[in-house]
Amino acid sequence: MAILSAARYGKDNVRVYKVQRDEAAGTQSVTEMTVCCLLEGQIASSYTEADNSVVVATDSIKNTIYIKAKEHPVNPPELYAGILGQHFLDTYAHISTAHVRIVVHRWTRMVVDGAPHPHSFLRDGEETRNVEVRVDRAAGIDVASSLAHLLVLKSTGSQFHGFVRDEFTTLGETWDRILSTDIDATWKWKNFAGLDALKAEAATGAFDKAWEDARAIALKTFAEEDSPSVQATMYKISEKILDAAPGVASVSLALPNKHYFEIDLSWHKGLKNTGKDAEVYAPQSGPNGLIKCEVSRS
Ligand SMILES: O=c1[nH]c(=O)c2[nH]c(=O)[nH]c2[nH]1
Repeated sequence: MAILSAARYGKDNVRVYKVQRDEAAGTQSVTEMTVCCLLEGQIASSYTEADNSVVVATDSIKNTIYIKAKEHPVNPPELYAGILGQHFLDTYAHISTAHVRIVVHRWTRMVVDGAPHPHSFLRDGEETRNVEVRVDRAAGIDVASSLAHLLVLKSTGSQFHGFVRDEFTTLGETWDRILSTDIDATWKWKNFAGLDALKAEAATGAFDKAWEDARAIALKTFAEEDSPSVQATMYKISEKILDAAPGVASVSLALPNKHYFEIDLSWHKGLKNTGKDAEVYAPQSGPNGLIKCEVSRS
């Protein structure tokens, strides 16, 4: 005997672009995002009995993503995701939960001859701003905001020593190393009772501020701290993000340690390229350390 123990479905990779025209100022602003929207509810019979009467077609879910983007602001993405998710609960009595994930891609306004250009933008990196929103009839709205793919490197100001040394250890201790990582930071908001509570939070500007603060804190702490380890630095970053955002319940970070290995070139005319003389390094694609943490309010 088999049972359907979990099911959700919807549309993934829906690419959406929206322009906002400020006629008075003569400027335009753009948002490009990739949306995934999955539904849960009384849909079991569509799997077990081929009963399509409970299926809102994924094509209609895609259409709804476009229509809600036209009817409502798409910024902040937390609000748009909440509005979209709530729509499915309000419209279909048998749908109990909507999961909306949005990845916002960077289009940064160009500066031309020292002035912000009114309608031209550039993709300045693969960093994204993301949200994962769960809208549920019983449990209200849960929001996890994040930033990802923020690639950083510092050429000094990082150490790693005092770690376990045993018969498995070859890594030397270092008081000066390169540190590079791809910052992936998530901040989970305290639960919202419903869409009105989410709208009220959005109206304070808290979602945009938390994203700006998280990004600035991560960069400043990474740059300024003489890092004893990835673990210690990421805890500091998480603590500071939590302090900056009162509506946030917990912060998680996932940091790959992107290694740069010294190269011994002494075999060539006695070239000195290790320790204090190291200048040419070999960046590694893998294996890499992967260090994660979640920091919550005590
Ligand atoms: O900051 C670090 N943390 C580790 O746990 C670790 N392990 C390792 O080999 N290098 C590093 N660096």
